[in-house]
Formats: sequence, structure tokens, C-alpha cells
Amino acid sequence: MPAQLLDGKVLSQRMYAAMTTQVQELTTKYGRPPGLAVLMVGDNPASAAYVRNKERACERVGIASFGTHFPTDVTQAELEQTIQALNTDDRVDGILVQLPLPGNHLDGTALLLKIDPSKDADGLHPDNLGRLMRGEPGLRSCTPNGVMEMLKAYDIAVAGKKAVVIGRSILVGKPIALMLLAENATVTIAHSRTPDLATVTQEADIVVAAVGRPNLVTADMVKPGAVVIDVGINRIPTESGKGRLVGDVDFAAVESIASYITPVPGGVGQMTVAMLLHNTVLSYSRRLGET
Ligand SMILES: Nc1nc2c(c(=O)[nH]1)N[C@@H](CN(C=O)c1ccc(C(=O)N[C@@H](CCC(=O)O)C(=O)O)cc1)CN2
Ligand SMILES: [Mg+2]
Repeated sequence: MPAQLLDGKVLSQRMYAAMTTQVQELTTKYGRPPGLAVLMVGDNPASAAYVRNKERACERVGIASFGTHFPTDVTQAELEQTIQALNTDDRVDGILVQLPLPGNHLDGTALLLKIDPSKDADGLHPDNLGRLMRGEPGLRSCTPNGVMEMLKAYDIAVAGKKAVVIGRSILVGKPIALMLLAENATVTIAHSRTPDLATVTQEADIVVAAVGRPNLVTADMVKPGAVVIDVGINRIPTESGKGRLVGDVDFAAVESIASYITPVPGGVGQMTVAMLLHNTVLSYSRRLGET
């Protein structure tokens, strides 16, 4: 029997519907909508598309967006001043810097440190990452939080399960490992220096692939009945020249072995934007003393 799809499209639509009502009520109560500021530098086409998706999603649920687009040669000081101004702008509840930054002249970590942690919609400030590590409330990073939301929505038990996370990035690998641990999974983090990756993943009840390499996870690496979460986003060339989006998992082969699997597109990526909006509303609510 093929695996059941974990449908990020359906789940994110459901979240948007609920958020639309919530945002309407909050806007009436407090006299202003929640606001999200996205800083985009340069013109990487994929980043521009993600930023457009974020702005469209905000518009759909009634969140105000304050997008700022900078040329590639913007200075670090100019970006830091913009962040400082957004920190004190009462219309803004969430701030994020779209990644990756172009060139080598900008220090992304230094920019993140400038964001007021209570407005850190991406959950990437060390304060929020530290809160995650300590199990304290804070803003959680969007993609990992979206994965946890998917597992919850499909009633997939995590406690007591063996989870293998492939990838150790600060954006996905490390935070998802901590979130699975917080839900009492036994977590292994594998990476490019892990010898014999297949032996490690074959043990897993839950596999999370977050590396950015097409077909990294093949059928022989997956235990029958495992839950497979594909966080990879890889655009591969096609004859038409348009390119095709694939994840890190050989979907066609793994689908017949796993119990649940996320598609790409239409899986985790959809949840990333939904969780960003969720964080913006959460930050607004906390800043106004709602929660
Ligand atoms: N500051 C940040 N930068 C980046 C993040 C992030 O969370 N914060 N994540 C990625 C890019 N990203 C959001 O920024 C993102 C990636 C993918 C999707 C998505 O909806 N994917 C769709 C397919 C879309 C397509 O066809 O290209 C899907 O999987 O269905 C949304 C957001 C790196 N940078
Ligand atoms: Mg996806």
C-alpha cells in the first residue's frame, strides 16, 4: 500500500482560514492588524518568489506587510539601521531577513542579532534558539515548527520513536532535532560526515531529510512503515528549460515503503509560510498582552 501523503497544501489552507478569523477579531479589538516586515537583498529569483508568497499570504489573512527590497550593494550599516527602526515601529510585530544574502560583504548573523527577539518571526535569533533548547516559550523557527504541526495534524506519535534527522543547519536540522527531542523522540542527527548513512536511517521510525541533495534518501535506506519528511528544495533542470522542484527523497521509490510521506512541492514548504504568519500573530498577541 503506498504511503499516505502529508498534505502541506491542505493543512496550510486550514491554518489560513482559522488565522483570517482570528486576525479580523484582533484587528477590531486592538485597532490595527498584525504587521510583518520582510527584508530582501538582491534579486535571487527563488528568494523573490518566496517573499512574494509571504506577502500574498499576509494579504490573504489580513496581516499588514512592510516589505523592503535593497540592492545587492546595500551596506551592513544600512540594513542594521532599518532593523533598528522596525524594532521600534509599533505597526510591526514580525521582522525577517530573507536568506541567503547575496555576496560576501553582509554578515547575516550580525543582522539577526539586531532583531528584537520578541519580533523575530523566523525564530532564528539566539534568544529564541536558546529558548527552544531550554524548552521555554519563544518564537520557533518556521520550517521545523511546520514539520511538528504536520505530525500533530496527522496524529503521528513521536514519543518513544526513533527519529533520524539528516542535516545540521541552524535553519532546519538542529531546531527540528530539538523539537522532536522535546516531544520525547530518541533523536539522531546525521550529516555529511556520518559513515554508512543507510545503516543509521534504516533504524528510524521517523526520517527527516534536510540537506538539499536530490535522491539522497533511497528506498533501501527506509524501514518499512517509517514516516518520511522531506525538507529538501532542489530545482533540477528539465528538457523544457523550466526546471522541476524535487526534495531530498526518491519519492517514487520510497512512497511504496513508508507509512506517511511529504511531497515536494506541496509538503513542508507550504507549512513554512503558514508558520511564519502564525509567529507574526503570536508575536502581536504577546506584545499586546493577549496571551
Ligand atoms: N529568512 C528565511 N529564509 C529562508 C527560509 C526561511 O524560513 N526564512 N526558508 C527557505 C525559503 N523559504 C522561505 O523563505 C521557502 C521555501 C519553500 C517554500 C514553498 O512554499 N515551497 C513550495 C514550492 C514552491 C515552488 O514551487 O518553488 C512547496 O514546497 O510546495 C516556501 C518558503 C530559505 N530561505
Ligand atoms: Mg514541500
